[in-house]
Amino acid sequence: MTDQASNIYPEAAPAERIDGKAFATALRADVAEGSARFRAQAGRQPGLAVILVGDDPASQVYVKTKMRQAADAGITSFPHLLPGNTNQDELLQLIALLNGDDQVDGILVQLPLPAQIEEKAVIEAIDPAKDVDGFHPVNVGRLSTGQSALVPCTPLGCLLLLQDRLGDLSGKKAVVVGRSNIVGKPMGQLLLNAHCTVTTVHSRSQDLAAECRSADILVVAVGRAEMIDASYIKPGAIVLDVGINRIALEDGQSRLTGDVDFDAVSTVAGAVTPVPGGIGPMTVACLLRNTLSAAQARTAH
Ligand SMILES: Nc1nc2c(c(=O)[nH]1)N[C@@H](CN(C=O)c1ccc(C(=O)N[C@@H](CCC(=O)O)C(=O)O)cc1)CN2
Repeated sequence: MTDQASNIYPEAAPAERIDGKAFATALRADVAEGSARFRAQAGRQPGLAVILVGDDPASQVYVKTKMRQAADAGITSFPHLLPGNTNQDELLQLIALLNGDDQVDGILVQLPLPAQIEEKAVIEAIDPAKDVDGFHPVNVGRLSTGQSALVPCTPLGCLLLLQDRLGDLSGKKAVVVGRSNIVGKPMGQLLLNAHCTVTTVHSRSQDLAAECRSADILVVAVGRAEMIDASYIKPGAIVLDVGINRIALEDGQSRLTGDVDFDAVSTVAGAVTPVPGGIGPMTVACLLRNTLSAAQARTAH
């Protein structure tokens, strides 16, 4: 961050910190109520199969959190913790079994997968009705044609936070920074479906800062620590930071930070999500929400 960037609107009030953690806690409580109603009707809890291949430390933490919060929300987890040398056929066989298991409403395969397994083949093997990550091409297609779909959890969490603050998003200018299949593309689609005017920018876009400065809503998912400073922000904009970057400190410790320079951006924006405590907790809460939705949809048929 440059001095110029941090002082471009010196008189502005600091931005509100959007508490994604608190919102996620409330959302999980809603899911727990829905799960209790589902259990009363279906005679069983919603079920979530959780597959982790290998021992990536961050993935282990995320999977543990998902299973703990699932239990708290009245969702039964079926863990499948597989060794790092699992091959693709073994994983596909497991998914075929889970597709046919009536106790399983949702199948989550934690990403990234080890190099010997092709992510696309795995995602496409999941029954779209159990695809609680919303990554299967059937769900991607349904989202992009405005049909009901299981929607990727991180962008869904962003949308819920935006609708909570703004209500109707119609006509808002939204800029999404990043074009990944997991966040950037579905985020753009969700905002378009909510009647925003949407621009997606990425590493080859020209004058990224100027594009971002046109945004009432800025969603950043680029994976570059604190790349977005105050010079990218329209005064009063709502900024959602999807990045999770671990930065090594001189004392050998590390700290988590987002793709947004929170302090600098807070001098210009109207509201900003922090990292940690912003979008990350919403991702897990939305996974549970999707699992309940999948369970309800499967029993309705
Ligand atoms: N199958 C999937 N794999 C991955 C997804 C996904 O949505 N589906 N997203 C990410 C990882 N992820 C969930 O899986 C995830 C990332 C971060 C958080 C979170 O709550 N982060 C905390 C900070 C955690 C920390 O201290 O390290 C926060 O932001 O407050 C939750 C879930 C990739 N893989």
